[in-house]
Amino acid sequence: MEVQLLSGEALRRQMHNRIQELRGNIRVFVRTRPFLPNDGASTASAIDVLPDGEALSILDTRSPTPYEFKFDKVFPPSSGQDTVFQEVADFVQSALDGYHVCLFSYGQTGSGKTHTMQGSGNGAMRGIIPRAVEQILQQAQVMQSQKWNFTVSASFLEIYNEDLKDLLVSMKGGKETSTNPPKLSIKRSREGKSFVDGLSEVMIDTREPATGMHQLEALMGVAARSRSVASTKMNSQSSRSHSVFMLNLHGYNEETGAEVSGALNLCDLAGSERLDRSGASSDAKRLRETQAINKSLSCLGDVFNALATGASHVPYRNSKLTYLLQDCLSGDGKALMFVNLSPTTASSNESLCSLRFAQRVNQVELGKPTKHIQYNR
Ligand SMILES: Nc1ncnc2c1ncn2[C@@H]1O[C@H](COP(=O)(O)OP(=O)(O)OP(=O)(O)O)[C@@H](O)[C@H]1O
Repeated sequence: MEVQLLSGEALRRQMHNRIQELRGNIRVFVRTRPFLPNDGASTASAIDVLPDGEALSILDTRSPTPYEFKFDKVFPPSSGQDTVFQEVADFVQSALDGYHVCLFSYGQTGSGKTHTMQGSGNGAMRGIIPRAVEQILQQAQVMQSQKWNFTVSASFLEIYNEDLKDLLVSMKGGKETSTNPPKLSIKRSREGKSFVDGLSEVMIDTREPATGMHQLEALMGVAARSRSVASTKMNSQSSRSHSVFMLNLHGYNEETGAEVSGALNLCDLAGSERLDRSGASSDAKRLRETQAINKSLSCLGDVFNALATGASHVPYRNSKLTYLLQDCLSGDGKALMFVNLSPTTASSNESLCSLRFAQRVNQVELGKPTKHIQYNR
């Protein structure tokens, strides 16, 4: 029965990943947030999600007819955090199966990127990060009965003005201290993988999911305190940096000797709005921040363009963000992009820019992803 169980599990993994490959390894999901009290008096939405849940139309003040876009999935404002997570759960599962997976949220300030990625509280408003960690810990526990032992470690970093900052540096040695973060650099390992030299890795307990989730909560609190936030006209808690939450997973099967190593990167990108709208052009510090954000987002666009056109050179090294995510974007991994939109007509021009960016991403075909599994016996 144990042999049957093991081969059944192997078949499940195979089928699961075949389905993922057929769907394409870069997927684009769009999420429109509901109206918020400070959106102004008008609640007429510029965005209409079409009934099939895969297309939307958007009205822009500069055009008499709406523009239509089609993506892998479009979530209307009524979609809750659980509905969104159900659609990405398969992707998260791939990391346990030994793939390098990356999810990122793209969109203007205040469009719901952090809400989608992190969410808030301990209940229904939790976003993808806590739900993904919970799924991984629960699954790792289930797989113990099939002789799999998993180790899971978390890192959390921020890219601000093209500098990397370790958000968990104060947890080194198990306790939170007020250490000044050293500057970090991205290196390539001998196996050709990107890694951040000197980045803190916090081990997550995989034997008991509840303990692991407490550890996650603690480290998210530490990271939140370290994040540099500044205010803009559009969002007083706006994050002017990209944040990348990284989980590294390593599994060893006592019975078969197989080893898997996967990674899950969850990136909350900085706001994509242009200079004039963020009010940043009058302030030198903010101007520099916005230029750095725009440069790295346009480098991300260049990477997708190069991938979409099958260019022989893909400019991963032009920004820290793309260099860091190279393994997930290079055909070796799987990527999913969330485009977050605000429903207001005042934002429709920014929304249109985000959708055009996403449309280019949707045209990218990554090659067949590589599963990092090794059989030792
Ligand atoms: N789907 C949603 N349902 C309910 N509230 C939402 C939703 N999406 C976003 N919000 C709320 O909208 C506000 C702005 O969202 P959020 O902070 O996630 O934006 P953001 O895109 O991350 O902005 P920034 O670029 O400044 O980080 C928050 O108060 C958030 O709780």
